[in-house]
Amino acid sequence: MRRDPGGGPDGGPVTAVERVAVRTRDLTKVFRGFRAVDSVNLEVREGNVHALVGPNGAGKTTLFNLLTGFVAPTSGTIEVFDEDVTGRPPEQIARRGVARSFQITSLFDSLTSREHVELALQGTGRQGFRFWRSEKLLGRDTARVEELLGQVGLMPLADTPVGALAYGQKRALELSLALALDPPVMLLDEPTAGMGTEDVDRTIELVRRIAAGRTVVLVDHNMRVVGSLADRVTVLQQGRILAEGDYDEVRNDERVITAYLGEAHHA
Ligand SMILES: Nc1ncnc2c1ncn2[C@@H]1O[C@H](COP(=O)(O)OP(=O)(O)OP(=O)(O)O)[C@@H](O)[C@H]1O
Repeated sequence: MRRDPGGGPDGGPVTAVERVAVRTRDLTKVFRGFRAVDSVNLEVREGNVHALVGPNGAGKTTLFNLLTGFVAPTSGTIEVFDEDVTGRPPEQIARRGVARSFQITSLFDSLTSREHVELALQGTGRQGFRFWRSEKLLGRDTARVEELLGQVGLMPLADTPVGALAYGQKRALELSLALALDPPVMLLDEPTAGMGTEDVDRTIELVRRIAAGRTVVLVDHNMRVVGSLADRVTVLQQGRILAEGDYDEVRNDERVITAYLGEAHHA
């Protein structure tokens, strides 16, 4: 578990400085009588990579949608850094520092990776959409765009239309777009879904770099990914928390083995 390396306000040792980045209390979502997320009390500690795992239909995506405001809860609350954001729309939650990786379906085939990242940076509002920006500012943008593309290994393909990129490269671009927002809390929904071994390895490294200095909530079916990255794992089953702990604790939990891991190890 990572701890804040800084000292206390009086220069003395820090005692249990572990902020909670995201907390839910009795969070519940009912779809036409079906409890997709059922009384979930989740605590994601700042600086952790916190994985959500569970069999298909366990409620992971619904929980993500609740945390980002894309779905309103039926009951319960959501806090981001102790501020109640329950029922707030996605853009307000994003402003509180929670961002979600973009989906491939929202990429434009005819635009290049560079253009995507430029647009994402403009969307952060830091630069605005001013067209009279000075050469100096534009130069700074270029450096930031190239830094972001470099982080995900896409610089050699910066000026290639996205339609010509391989699947793994498109997923890497999604990550760089989310990184452009520089969010304190990043939600990654199956970043390795559909990838071959080599791309999975590269993505693990990438997520590790993304996680440095921020909180990551990760959904992934691949237990190797979860085992490599997660400080803490929450196992969901039928909308409820079945088990929680570090990867080894959860992996050795009989209920989890029965409910999930036996099925998922081949993934
Ligand atoms: N909009 C909706 N309307 C009705 N039922 C829904 C809706 N969204 C999700 N569900 C149901 O809620 C349950 C949980 O779905 P969810 O997608 O959150 O699970 P998951 O753990 O993400 O599954 P997977 O691993 O397959 O992505 C499923 O039974 C699903 O059919």
